[in-house]
Amino acid sequence: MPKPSSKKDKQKKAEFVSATDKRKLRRSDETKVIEELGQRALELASSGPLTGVKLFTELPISESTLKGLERSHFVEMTEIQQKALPYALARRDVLGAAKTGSGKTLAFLIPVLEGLYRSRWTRFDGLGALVISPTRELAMQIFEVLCKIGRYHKFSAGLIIGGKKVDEEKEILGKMNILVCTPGRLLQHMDETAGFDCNNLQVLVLDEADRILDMGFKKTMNAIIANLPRQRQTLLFSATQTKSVKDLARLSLERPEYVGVHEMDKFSTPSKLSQYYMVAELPQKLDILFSFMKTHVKSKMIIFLSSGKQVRFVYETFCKIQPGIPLLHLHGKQKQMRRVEIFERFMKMTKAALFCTDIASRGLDFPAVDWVVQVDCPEDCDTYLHRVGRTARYDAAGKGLLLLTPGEAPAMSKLLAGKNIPIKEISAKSNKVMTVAKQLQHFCFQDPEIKYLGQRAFVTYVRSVFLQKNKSVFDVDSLPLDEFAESLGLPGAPKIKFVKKAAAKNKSYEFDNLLEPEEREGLRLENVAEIERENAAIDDAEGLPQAKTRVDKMFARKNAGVLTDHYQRLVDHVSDNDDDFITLKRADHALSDGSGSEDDSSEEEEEEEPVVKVIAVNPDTGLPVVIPNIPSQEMSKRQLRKVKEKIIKNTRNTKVVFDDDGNARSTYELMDEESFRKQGDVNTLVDEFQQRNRSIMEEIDVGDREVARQKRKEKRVAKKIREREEMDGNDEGGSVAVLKTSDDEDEVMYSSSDSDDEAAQPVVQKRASAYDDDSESEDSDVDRSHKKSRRGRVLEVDDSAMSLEDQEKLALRLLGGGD
Ligand SMILES: Nc1ncnc2c1ncn2[C@@H]1O[C@H](COP(=O)(O)OP(=O)(O)OP(=O)(O)O)[C@@H](O)[C@H]1O
Repeated sequence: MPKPSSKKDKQKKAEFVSATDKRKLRRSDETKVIEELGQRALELASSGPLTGVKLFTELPISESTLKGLERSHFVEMTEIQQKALPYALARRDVLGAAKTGSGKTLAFLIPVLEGLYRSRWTRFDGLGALVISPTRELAMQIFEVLCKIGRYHKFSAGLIIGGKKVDEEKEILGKMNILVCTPGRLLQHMDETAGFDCNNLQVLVLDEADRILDMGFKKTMNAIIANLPRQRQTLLFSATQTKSVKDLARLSLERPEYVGVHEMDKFSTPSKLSQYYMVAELPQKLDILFSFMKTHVKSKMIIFLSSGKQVRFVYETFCKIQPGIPLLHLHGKQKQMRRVEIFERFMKMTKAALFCTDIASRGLDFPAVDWVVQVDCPEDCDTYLHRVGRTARYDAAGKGLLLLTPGEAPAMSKLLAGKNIPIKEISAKSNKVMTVAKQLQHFCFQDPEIKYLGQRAFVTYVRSVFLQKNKSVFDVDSLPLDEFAESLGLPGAPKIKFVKKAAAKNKSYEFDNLLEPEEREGLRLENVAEIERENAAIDDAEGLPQAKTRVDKMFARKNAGVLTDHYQRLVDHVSDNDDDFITLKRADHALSDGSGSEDDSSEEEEEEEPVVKVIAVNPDTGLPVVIPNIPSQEMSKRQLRKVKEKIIKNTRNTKVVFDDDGNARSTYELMDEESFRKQGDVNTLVDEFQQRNRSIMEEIDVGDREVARQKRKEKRVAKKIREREEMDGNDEGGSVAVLKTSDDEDEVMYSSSDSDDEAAQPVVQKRASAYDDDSESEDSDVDRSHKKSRRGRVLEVDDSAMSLEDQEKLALRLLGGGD
């Protein structure tokens, strides 16, 4: 029987009931509030864009969001917020465009929070909103704002960007309601993380939408979108919004609302932004930059250059010259931790100069930037707008300076004027311009790393100009290359014949305009690949001494070793992951070692050379040992004999039999069927036998692969030694063998007496010291010979490729018997 409840129990029960009622009541209140908010948002959206409403409190948003906004001191709405929020809060798809620094971030973050709030999203509902940004820094910044204004909500939010441990992210991913991410890492998780489910997604936001939807992210974005439910709200924001129907169709937007707030404005840049451009010859740009910095030491400025290598070169050298202002640099090749550190440091600084690539051009909200200096011309007006938009944000003032070469100025200024960008021409006072070329020359001489960096900066700049689409602005042929190289402190302009070659190739693409943008991009990428190969060729040529004067000789001598080291690095790290433009995906060039022993065939091809297989028997296991593949071409009969002798010497006499295929096997006693069956189940025995043999073969295979790897390594080392010897030889005024390609018409340059018949014969000539005064033409000849070999022509002369002794040593080492 149940015990009669005591007075105390009754009281407790009553309290419990009233608490439940209260909760119910609260819940129904909340339901009412949520419904009301939704209703008001719809009404607001249907009555069109707001004009009179100025404060966030006048919006139909939750108390939690309001409190978050208040705590972050956001009280009045900006224009884009006033106009976009009613639609976004009514869960409509929105395409928002407004000037840089006009507050677009809140225009999409508030609807994200409110959308989930109104759906009563809990942590059990999984991922409700995705915010995608093109760069890690921007994603970090958005995440920070989200945390600030969303602090009174109970949603979980995560930041998923590259450069962090994937496994750690995987663990927390399934628990997140809101994710701020970059496209690459998001897709990686979609592919790899089992518990990552986007099927419930309510809101998708693309910040800097035009960038995220452009060619660079196209494949990734298509794959991401394929993983998202079609039923969702999509918000796209950018200062330069995409209107491409194709792009938008990819996102399957539903009757999107286009909110462009500053389109009717006279100018497309913030009103408090003063913009100037200065025409400067390419070789004077660094002088002007340095002088500008010297005269603005109390400012905070961002300086844009067109490649990471330029950023590094200018940063490294200016740190030495010291313009009198703290210097920082930011580019895509830096480690994530470093990037974050620099980003945060620059945020806090009041006087500093940040050298950067376009990685920092979009969305970043550094406080109180006084100047944005664009040393290299932006690729188009949109890029200009985003870069210059790093200053004059919200209601602050700022200034922009753009340096244009005389070739770029007329067309670029016209383009900017056409986009309603008010920009004035100014000129530098000639008596205030200081020259830095001498100091740079000194640094290049002192430090080969700086020289190397300078060379790479030179090449990447020229290449970036060459790759620009707008040829009315960018004309690579008009660049004063020698003077430019000199202004960087380099002893001479690195060879850039690839430009002409690729340009010639490009001629066949004159039907360019008939192509779809995608196809055109494909062709452009092809050219990039071609140029990358050519760039590898430049490194190759850079490795050769090109001395003309006494100073040049010193340069070359001092830096020779380093360049060779660098070359080795290129060969060793063929997939060095640089900026897209700069990446040397594969160093498939071969720096001629003077012996001509190598053509530029890839390593895979080398493995397919005809081989001599030597079979021996391992005395311990009684099993055949496959001696590593030994290229027959490299072995004389005498060497082969030696190898065989060594094998025989190392092999104890063991009786072997040969199977049907002629392979040696250890002998074994044949068993009769009965005793065989006694050993166990036949099938199991067969399986075990097969398994045993499989693992033996696998073991052998591993050994073979290791030996092949060793062989490749040996080859590289041998080549490097020869190359160094060649260089040393040059240093001492020695001579170097120059090889001739069999089908090279230019070869006449080497040997004027060559007849056609002779041209088919191997010819070895001696080249005088690279430092002789008349060595110039011969240097270029050497370059040519390298180029030819890179084009896949077969070098016929090989008798100095490797001495007999070298080859023997190598073979013995391959067999594990050499020292
Ligand atoms: N309502 C507001 N009241 C006060 N400050 C605001 C408001 N909205 C945004 N801001 C401030 O304005 C600055 C620029 O905002 P935000 O970064 O969102 O601009 P944006 O339009 O996204 O710029 P970009 O086009 O460069 O990405 C930020 O510092 C932000 O804190």
